[in-house]
Amino acid sequence: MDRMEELGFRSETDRQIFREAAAPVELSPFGLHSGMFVPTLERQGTPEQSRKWVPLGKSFKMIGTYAQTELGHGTFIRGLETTATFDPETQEFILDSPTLSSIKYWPGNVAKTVNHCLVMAQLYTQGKCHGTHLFLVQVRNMEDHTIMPGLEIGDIGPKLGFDGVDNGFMRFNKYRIPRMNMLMRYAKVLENGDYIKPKNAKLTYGAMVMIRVFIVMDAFKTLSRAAVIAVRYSAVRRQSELRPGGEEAQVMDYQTQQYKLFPLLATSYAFLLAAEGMSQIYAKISSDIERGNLEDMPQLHALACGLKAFCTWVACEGIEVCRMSCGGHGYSHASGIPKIYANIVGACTYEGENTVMMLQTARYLSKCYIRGQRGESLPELIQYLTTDLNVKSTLGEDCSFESLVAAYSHRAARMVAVACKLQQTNKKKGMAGHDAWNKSTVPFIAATKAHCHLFIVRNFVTILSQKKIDPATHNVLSQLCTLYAVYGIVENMGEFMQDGYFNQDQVSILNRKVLALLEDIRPNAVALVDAFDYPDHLLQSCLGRYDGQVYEALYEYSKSSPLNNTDIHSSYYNYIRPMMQKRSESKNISAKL
Ligand SMILES: CCCCCCCCCCCCCCCCCCCCCCCC(=O)SCCNC(=O)CCNC(=O)[C@H](O)C(C)(C)COP(=O)(O)OP(=O)(O)OC[C@H]1O[C@@H](n2cnc3c(N)ncnc32)[C@H](O)[C@@H]1OP(=O)(O)O
Ligand SMILES: Cc1cc2nc3c(=O)[nH]c(=O)nc-3n(C[C@H](O)[C@H](O)[C@H](O)COP(=O)(O)OP(=O)(O)OC[C@H]3O[C@@H](n4cnc5c(N)ncnc54)[C@H](O)[C@@H]3O)c2cc1C
Repeated sequence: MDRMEELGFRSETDRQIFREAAAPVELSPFGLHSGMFVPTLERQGTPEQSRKWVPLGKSFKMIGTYAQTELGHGTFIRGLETTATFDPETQEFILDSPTLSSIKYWPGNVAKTVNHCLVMAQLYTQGKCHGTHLFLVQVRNMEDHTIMPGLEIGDIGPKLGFDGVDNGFMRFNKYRIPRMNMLMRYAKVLENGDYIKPKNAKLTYGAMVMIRVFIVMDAFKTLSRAAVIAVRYSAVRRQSELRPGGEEAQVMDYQTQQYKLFPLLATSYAFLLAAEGMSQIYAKISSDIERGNLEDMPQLHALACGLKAFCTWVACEGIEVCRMSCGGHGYSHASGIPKIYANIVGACTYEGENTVMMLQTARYLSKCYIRGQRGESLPELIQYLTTDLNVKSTLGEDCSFESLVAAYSHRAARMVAVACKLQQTNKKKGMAGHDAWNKSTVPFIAATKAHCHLFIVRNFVTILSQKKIDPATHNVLSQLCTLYAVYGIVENMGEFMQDGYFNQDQVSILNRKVLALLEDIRPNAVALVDAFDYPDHLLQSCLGRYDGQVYEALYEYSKSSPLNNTDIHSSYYNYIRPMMQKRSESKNISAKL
């Protein structure tokens, strides 16, 4: 913190970059403080509350986290059981964990690090429940960091990854906080206990939308780092004879290795541009919301949910492909890839479990489809839903951007229509609305993935057609964009072909094009990963080193393993030698052994 001040880092983005440089492979124990706690105080507190608490948070005089999930509920926020009951006599809220399942469970850094939490709890006043709201709660003594009386706090134990984050549990026993500790920008409780409701109940969900936007950028960061490691290693690693009797080939010269890695390289570039696009949309709509204009709130929610789920699923699958493409060394922590995977795969769950997030987007698409069928105007990003599904592809040998975007629009429009028609058919069969919805959610998930895929392809194409880029760079980026789109079609051909949108010749063109693009990209592959400019310190990888000295690095890494501190390990004296002595004393063992 002090170092950031000394270096004059003011923007959160710069501070985040500094934090990642300072702790390259472990998530900071202050990530939730900076990423959720402080921004939520800024966005959900009244001006007075923000003026009072935000400076304390930014100066780390107050260290907090976001405590919402409970043992029994994470996804279903309306089902949270922690209560905050207003006591007008004392002008306090009484926080309580009334059941075992209501114990807060998972909040990051709650176990040992933070002294405050933003707690999501069911608000009760004048005997009535008004749903979930956020409350600022001091959980540890500011003098000696002991747990405040009335609270039970602890660590939840080892996890798959996220080792730098002390995820914890927290139980309230009639714990009192001042009335003014409820974040009251949108909803209020007056001194007499009257409840003033917000313009939209979902405004209290704003912190989650913001983090989902950040996570899209995290999906890019983690996938691109794994791609840098795998591509660089594939340029160094020589294995097997590509030409009989010739020298062993760089594994990057095998078409199968190129087919594994180059689409992921293209995906990394596509996700970077999508994350930047998502951030720009978030910045605009969230500032509208802060000014009271909630019109585009549903569109932001739907896009943030969909992209967070789509990008983290694809990134995690892709990081695993990168690991496996490095053979045995990829499985070692020396490669750096297992840590990348372990720290990002949780993102498919936290900040909204991906399936549930996709279904939120699906729900929005279903409503937009109906509006489109009625001839109502639709937001620009959704207008493809009214695409004429009788049109066939005009794709030619050049696989133009226009024909590729048209293909993705057609696929998404068709799949949304299929899901919506199933939902409508279910209703016509007499199913209740919730059953008609549930019995169409599998096709809706597929349609929503197609919707997100279209957003990313169209965004990539739009940027290449709008940005001023030198011709040589534009040519290489166009190859990546075309590879991302064509590979996506080839890998999901059934969804594009189901209604005969492509003819046989066009399918052959696409299958040829994806292989041709691998050869086009091969000469620039290392330059394209170097362009991310990740320092070795950040990658923490013997395989992805800029200097390519892989075997030297692996040998030094292995020698530094703690198990090598002694030649003979204590386990020999404690277990192996006694076992062997016991065996050798046994009568039926031949002395010749
Ligand atoms: C911008 C970029 C700038 C760059 C700055 C970078 C520097 C920043 C500093 C450092 C950043 C570091 C960040 C790095 C990455 C992050 C690391 C994260 C570490 C771990 C964090 C994990 C934290 C957590 O997990 S917190 C807990 C998260 N929990 C959840 O997400 C719960 C998910 N569940 C829900 O959201 C809800 O339950 C939901 C939506 C599933 C259902 O809600 P509900 O039942 O109330 O509604 P419905 O009945 O389904 O729908 C009714 C209606 O409401 C609409 N709606 C729902 N939610 C929203 C919303 N959020 N916004 C708007 N509208 C919403 C819904 O669409 C329905 O609308 P209808 O019109 O009726 O259809
Ligand atoms: C690494 C990590 C860090 C975390 N940090 C925090 C934190 O700092 N603060 C915090 O409050 N929480 C945190 N969490 C908790 C996290 O937010 C929840 O785990 C997440 O919201 C998922 O909720 P859940 O665990 O209840 O999953 P569940 O919803 O119980 O998921 C179980 C299954 O049920 C399915 N499912 C649930 N609802 C539906 C539905 N409506 N339709 C279809 N399928 C459904 C899901 O798809 C999933 O397959 C963290 C979790 C992890 C893993």
